Amino acid sequence: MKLKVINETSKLKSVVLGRAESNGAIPTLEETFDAKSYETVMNNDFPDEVDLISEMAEFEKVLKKYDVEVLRPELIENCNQVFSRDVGFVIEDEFFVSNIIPDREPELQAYDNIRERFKGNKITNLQENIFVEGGDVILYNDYIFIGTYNQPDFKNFKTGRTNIEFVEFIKEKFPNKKVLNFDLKKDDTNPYEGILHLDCTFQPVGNDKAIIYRDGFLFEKDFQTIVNIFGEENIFEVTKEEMYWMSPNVFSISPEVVVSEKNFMRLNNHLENVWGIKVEPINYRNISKMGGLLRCSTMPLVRE
Ligand SMILES: NC(=[NH2+])NCCC[C@H](N)C(=O)O
Repeated sequence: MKLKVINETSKLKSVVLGRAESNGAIPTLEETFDAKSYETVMNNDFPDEVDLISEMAEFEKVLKKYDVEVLRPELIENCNQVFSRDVGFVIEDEFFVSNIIPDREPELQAYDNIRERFKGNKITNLQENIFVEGGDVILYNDYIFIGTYNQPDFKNFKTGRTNIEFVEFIKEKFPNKKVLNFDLKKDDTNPYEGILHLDCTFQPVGNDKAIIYRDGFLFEKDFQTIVNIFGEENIFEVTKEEMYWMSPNVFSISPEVVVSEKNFMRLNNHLENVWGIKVEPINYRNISKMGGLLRCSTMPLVRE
């Protein structure tokens, strides 16, 4: 397999999809590390494994319908392995292993078999002062967008996952790309106020369009920068409530096909009827209770 990903939407050939079996015990409040999971635990609403498994099976079925090769990480007992996105990511033809939040480090071991499949490709481990998770890295051809939190209280937030050192590293590594970073609002306990990863507040779709939640950005000018890049008519702004349900976190199989959540009425309608993008709606609401959605549970390896 030859790794290749340069954007979020080109025709998908090969992808890793996380898994939900043997998800482990329901975390305590102290054990959660994102606001949505915090709220879920608080409300005694942690999803059942059977429901998570069935939602991911629905997702897999849609991917396979479009002839996408779907790989799964090896099973680690009692470990939440739903969110493949964050543990590593491909940029161009190179695989980067994330320096992920320590609570999630065990997940990394499950990728040995997959890395075996793309042996011979460039694989890069990052210096230990560089923090990044794949949910904060969004590719748009010549652009690399990075979600950061470059504020003095970075260390106080479990939801601050990507630092400015990563941005510097990427700028050096890809001198021909336009690398832009955006500080996100952080809140470890209130999912209406904090943004975990960039892909929870912004996501390109089609060839030149994007879904975005304005108030996820710490600085309004960063939201404006994105609007200027895509153009006003190519932007779909979601409300706070829609952000809360993770509607920017849909997943593109191609510029013409997006996998989305069944309940995202307003978004799905816009995608199909205004932008002419086919929507494959599935059930994914239980997954969202753990702080991620469709994009978060995938790790694309090859896009055409
Ligand atoms: N790319 C994403 N937004 N991933 C969501 C990960 C959610 C997971 N509970 C965490 O806190 O790490």
